[in-house]
Amino acid sequence: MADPIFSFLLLLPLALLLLLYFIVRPRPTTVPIKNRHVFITGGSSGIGLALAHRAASEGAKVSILARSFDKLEEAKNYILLSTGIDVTVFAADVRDYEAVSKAVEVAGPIDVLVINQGVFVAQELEKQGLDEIKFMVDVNLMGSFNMIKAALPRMKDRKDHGPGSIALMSSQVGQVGIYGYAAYSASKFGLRGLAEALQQEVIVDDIHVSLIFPPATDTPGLTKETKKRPQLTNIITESSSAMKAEEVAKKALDGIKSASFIVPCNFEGLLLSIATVGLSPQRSFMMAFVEVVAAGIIRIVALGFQWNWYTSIHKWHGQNKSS
Ligand SMILES: NC(=O)C1=CN([C@@H]2O[C@H](COP(=O)(O)OP(=O)(O)OC[C@H]3O[C@@H](n4cnc5c(N)ncnc54)[C@H](OP(=O)(O)O)[C@@H]3O)[C@@H](O)[C@H]2O)C=CC1
Ligand SMILES: CCCCCCCCCCCCCCCC(=O)[C@@H](N)CO
Repeated sequence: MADPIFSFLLLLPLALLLLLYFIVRPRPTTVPIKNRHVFITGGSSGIGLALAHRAASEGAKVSILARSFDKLEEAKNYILLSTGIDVTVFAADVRDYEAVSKAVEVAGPIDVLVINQGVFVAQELEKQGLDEIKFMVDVNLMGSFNMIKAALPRMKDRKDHGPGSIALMSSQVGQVGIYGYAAYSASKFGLRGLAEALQQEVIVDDIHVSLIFPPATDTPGLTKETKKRPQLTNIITESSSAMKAEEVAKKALDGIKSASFIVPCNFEGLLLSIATVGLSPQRSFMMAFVEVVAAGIIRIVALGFQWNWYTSIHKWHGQNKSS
């Protein structure tokens, strides 16, 4: 019965699992939330607001930062009414380094920094003005640098305070470029390079970086964006339905607490994350196993998506010859 081929086929995955168990880095860890200071940018609306609400409900001390003081007050009252917990608000623009430095100084040492602010306007690059392109890169990418530069020194100084986290809100279009998102996508892909490099720099400070990749999510920001979108952006993205901000917030917070580097938010997002994993760190040997085993087949699925998208583009241009 000891068929050598059978034993080999059984031993191969076991040997792979064992190998991955020993080599995955950084090592798995957890980031507690309860009684800790969670600072969320863009925390007055949409995903950021849902995150603030959830973190407060889980016993964190929460600070939120955004530009509009009125929206911050509204968010503060909403969280107070529904949880009885008071969050601290900071009115500042992430593009203004002096302003965010001051806010971070007043807020006190941060345990979990969630950089979630973001702006998005979908448009063909040829039609999008440089002002709009710069706006997205400045808020989404440069704003994230400003926040990290302002908060990191004090985060590193927190002695004996346990593991910290820096989480960045990317997007599925920070994993794959999609028609209409040249500028936005570039700003979100930029976060990935930032995150991969930063994780190597702060691992010895017990700070753990998470990159969150939500699909389209029902938020005030999305409602505004969908009013003005290229038709092809709609056609290409219509197959994936929008998640609720609360669902994304739960996935994001779970990802942060488990110190996951890549944090997908739904099943399609999981496939996309495996397809685009590249050289990102992976703490879970089980997920590493899935990545290795699924790589080939998921590439075929990805090529199927591209086939579908390019077919739609050519078909649309065929029907709209004048444009
Ligand atoms: N909704 C979606 O479909 C998806 C969103 N995302 C990302 O998730 C994040 C949140 O998006 P969402 O909840 O939809 O956005 P919303 O537009 O609903 O909220 C954006 C938040 O960011 C704040 N903000 C915007 N610009 C600045 C700035 N310059 N300085 C400080 N705060 C700022 C806003 O407040 P104020 O205007 O007062 O400054 C608000 O609190 C973004 O990074 C977005 O790119 C990713 C994938 C999908
Ligand atoms: C194996 C391969 C699986 C591939 C699945 C690909 C699905 C891609 C759909 C992309 C949808 C874009 C949502 C984010 C938009 C966003 O960030 C908002 N801010 C703007 O709407």
